[in-house]
Amino acid sequence: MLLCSRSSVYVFLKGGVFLKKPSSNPFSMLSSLSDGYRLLLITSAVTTILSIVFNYLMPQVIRFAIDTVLGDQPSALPAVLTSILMPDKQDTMRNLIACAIMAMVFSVLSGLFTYLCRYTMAKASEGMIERLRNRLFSHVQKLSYHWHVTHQTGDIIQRCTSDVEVVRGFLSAQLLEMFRTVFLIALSLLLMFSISVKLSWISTAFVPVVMLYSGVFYAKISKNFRKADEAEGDLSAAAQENFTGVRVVRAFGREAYEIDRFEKKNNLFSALWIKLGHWLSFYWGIGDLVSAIQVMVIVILGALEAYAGSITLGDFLLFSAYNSMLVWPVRSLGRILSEMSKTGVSISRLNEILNEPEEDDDPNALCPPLDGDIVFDHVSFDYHGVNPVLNDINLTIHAGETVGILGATGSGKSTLMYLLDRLYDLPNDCGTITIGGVDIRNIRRDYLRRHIGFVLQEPFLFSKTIRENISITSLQNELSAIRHSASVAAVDEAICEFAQGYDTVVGERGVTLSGGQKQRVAIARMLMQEAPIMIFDDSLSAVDAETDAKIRSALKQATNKRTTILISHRITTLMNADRIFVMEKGRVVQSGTHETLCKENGVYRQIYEIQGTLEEELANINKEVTP
Ligand SMILES: Nc1ncnc2c1ncn2[C@@H]1O[C@H](COP(=O)(O)OP(=O)(O)OP(=O)(O)O)[C@@H](O)[C@H]1O
Repeated sequence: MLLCSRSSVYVFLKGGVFLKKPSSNPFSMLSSLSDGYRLLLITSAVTTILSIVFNYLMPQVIRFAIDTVLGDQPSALPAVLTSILMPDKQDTMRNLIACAIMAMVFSVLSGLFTYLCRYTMAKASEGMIERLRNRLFSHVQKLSYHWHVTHQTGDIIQRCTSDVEVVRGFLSAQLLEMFRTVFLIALSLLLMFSISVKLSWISTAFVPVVMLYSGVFYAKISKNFRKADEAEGDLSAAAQENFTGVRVVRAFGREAYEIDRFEKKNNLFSALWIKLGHWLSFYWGIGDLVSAIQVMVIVILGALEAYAGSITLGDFLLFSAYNSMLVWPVRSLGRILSEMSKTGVSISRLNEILNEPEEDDDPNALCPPLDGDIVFDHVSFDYHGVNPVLNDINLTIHAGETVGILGATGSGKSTLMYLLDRLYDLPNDCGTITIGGVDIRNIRRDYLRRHIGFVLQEPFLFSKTIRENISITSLQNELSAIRHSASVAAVDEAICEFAQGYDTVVGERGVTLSGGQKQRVAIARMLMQEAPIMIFDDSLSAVDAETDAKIRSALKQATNKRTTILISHRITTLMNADRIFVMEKGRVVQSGTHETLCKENGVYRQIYEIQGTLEEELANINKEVTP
């Protein structure tokens, strides 16, 4: 007999059904996001260069005014420009005004290109981030059920919000800043070398020091950012779990424990950020010192050079201006690198989700009619490869039949239904499940799930109106059809008693339904699906025996020709089924009608007798307390 593990399922899925893993390289992610936005990015880069060039022309105008207009240095400008700037060398005022106009024109052009580069970058980055968010959401929708049950919701939300926000920050600000910085450094050095080679070498000597220092810092800080991100994910998960489970917390008086748990996680998160803050402060402090030394050295040596007449006063001022302009880009390169390290961490965390293989069907997958017999043939399964949850299951459910499945908790009833719905895929060598003779592995997942109505053990309702909740599985949303399904599920009357009736909002934003009401709304929702196969996984457990009987009888009439599978611990829920399967430790140990099973000396009769005795005792108690 074959026992199958999750890992082998995974291999099978990776081998045939799931998509290939995308690359985990951060640059390839950014590159794939930039498809269709490259022209905007190039425009942004070009306008950035132009804005810097015009900005850098400003000190040139000042030097020109000092050396040539006010002083007596010959103009180094081409004759055409000289004739515009200084039509009359003797008229100082007119020449100064011409310089002022040039300065104004350069400022306006620099401002205009700054606007253009920022606007185009914002447009490109927001488009890329919108694409990333959509890609993430649609990818998460297509991930396996197994992935969802094995990952914390809080952590997934944190990645899809905070980590996306970090990437957004990088794209909208840091990317342009990085390009701008590199260009500024190159241009500053070029201009400085054109003024004084000697002073330029001295100034340049500081650049590798700051770069190396930034690089070391980058390596050091990267893992701390990852730890902080993970701690934030943990914190979000703890809060989300607590808010979702608020009833359990209150019922068991666990508030103090939960507060303590949250505080510990919060402390860890804060401690990690304090550590990061410490490193960042250290970095900026040392960076400030190095920059101040660089400026000071250049001012002293430049002044000496100007005093000695090696360079003009205008050159000295111009050189000092470019040197100061160099200091900031070099400094901010470190900041950008640290931001990049944060972005790299966030991208790798997002890639961890995006690299998860999607549930995807074979292109040749079928959409056959699903109103045939359901056959489980030698089906074995387990989740972790340790103990088998299902062990060589062989059973046939005839089309249109109502079957009941009874078994102790953990006997594998739900797992059997998860396999039928392909929430978990049955590995190739672990038996087969067929519907109407077609192996369900060859049926399109979405088609199969649309044709199997499944009321889960713990129904989930969206924070919408009852009407929207019920009609969510169907294209039609006429009130008459919705009310019909609700009547079959014996919840119409209860809904009409609400002030807003079917327009009552349920869940977090509205009314809290009782467990039984929730189950019945979930049944009504499933009935709207009009699926040929219906599964009720212990979905009448929260309703009283009388309502249970009422629903079953209404269901029988409304869903006459459909295959119905009822899972329950309560024999009264199953006793009218055409056949009942009894499961024990992953095996089917008995099958038959209620009558035949009662005659056999087995688990079914034992449970029936226990439940019968209990019911009798309850009836007697009720009689005694009723006057
Ligand atoms: N996603 C999962 N990962 C690992 N083990 C699981 C998973 N789901 C269920 N199991 C285990 O598989 C076994 C069968 O679970 P299943 O939910 O199928 O039982 P059940 O008969 O429906 O129980 P109940 O009547 O309590 O709902 C249990 O031991 C359970 O712990």
